[in-house]
Amino acid sequence: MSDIVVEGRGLVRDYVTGGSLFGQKKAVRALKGIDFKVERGKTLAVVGESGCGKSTLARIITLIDPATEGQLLIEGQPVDINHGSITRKMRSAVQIVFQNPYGSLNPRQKVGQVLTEPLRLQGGVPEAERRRRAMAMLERVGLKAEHYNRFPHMFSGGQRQRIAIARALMLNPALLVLDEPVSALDLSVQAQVLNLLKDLQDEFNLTYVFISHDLSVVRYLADQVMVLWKGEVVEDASRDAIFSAPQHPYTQKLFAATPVADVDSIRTRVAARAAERARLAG
Ligand SMILES: Nc1ncnc2c1ncn2[C@@H]1O[C@H](COP(=O)(O)OP(=O)(O)OP(=O)(O)O)[C@@H](O)[C@H]1O
Repeated sequence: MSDIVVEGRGLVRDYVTGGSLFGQKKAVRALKGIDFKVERGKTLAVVGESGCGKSTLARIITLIDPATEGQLLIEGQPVDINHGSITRKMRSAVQIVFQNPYGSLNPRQKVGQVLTEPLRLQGGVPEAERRRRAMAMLERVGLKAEHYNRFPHMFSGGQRQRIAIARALMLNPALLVLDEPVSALDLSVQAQVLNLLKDLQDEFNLTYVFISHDLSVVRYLADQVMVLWKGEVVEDASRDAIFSAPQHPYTQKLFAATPVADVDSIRTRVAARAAERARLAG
């Protein structure tokens, strides 16, 4: 039996704008009935041009915003954000990593506080244990336990994104929504963070919804690719099928317009990094 971690059934999202003293109210339908499913341990990439609805979908999946219509299921449980049916367990099951590692970390909080905060808010974990888990997580994402007492500004972009990933993992989520997680980073750093995401996925059997406009990164990470166009799914297929033979004219156009030469360079960097790790491990 397949084990579906997140499922959308007919998700619609309207934004109502205007409506000031003389302004007319206007509704924008950002999502027009989206269906998708992601199995445990797999990665669904969501691609499409700016404005197609990717961030709107990310906000619905991470329980930040409600869908106007349709149903979201997390680990088989229907979620209704408007009617308070969201349990603490559901909230901790889904975490998000944003594009901008500079903006997503509070500059006034030390890394230790950033990481222990979710556990503190959840309750039930003594302070010493929170600290121990945060230090272990820092090491797991390639940082050091002594970084616990430093502030975010003391880290590079790649290191900050590692901190954001560590924070997202503190509550043992089943699902991570990765909203352009490497697009603000230098190419060589991108490869390292992508490697980390792959390793963590294998280790914790994580499910990813990966929002990206970068097809070379999508090709490296995704199992399944969903193409959005003006709030609709125009294609949803396995990574290999979509890259070898995109079916929908929009997908063909999108893929043709995007240089995928970078795929090989990312692969080369990733392979070099894996060889380096193996060498260091003896
Ligand atoms: N808060 C909002 N109020 C009104 N309209 C919005 C709001 N957020 C998004 N929209 C509109 O909904 C549509 C989808 O936007 P969304 O941000 O989800 O797209 P996107 O694919 O993530 O784009 P980008 O890649 O530029 O972030 C767009 O037409 C956008 O203008």
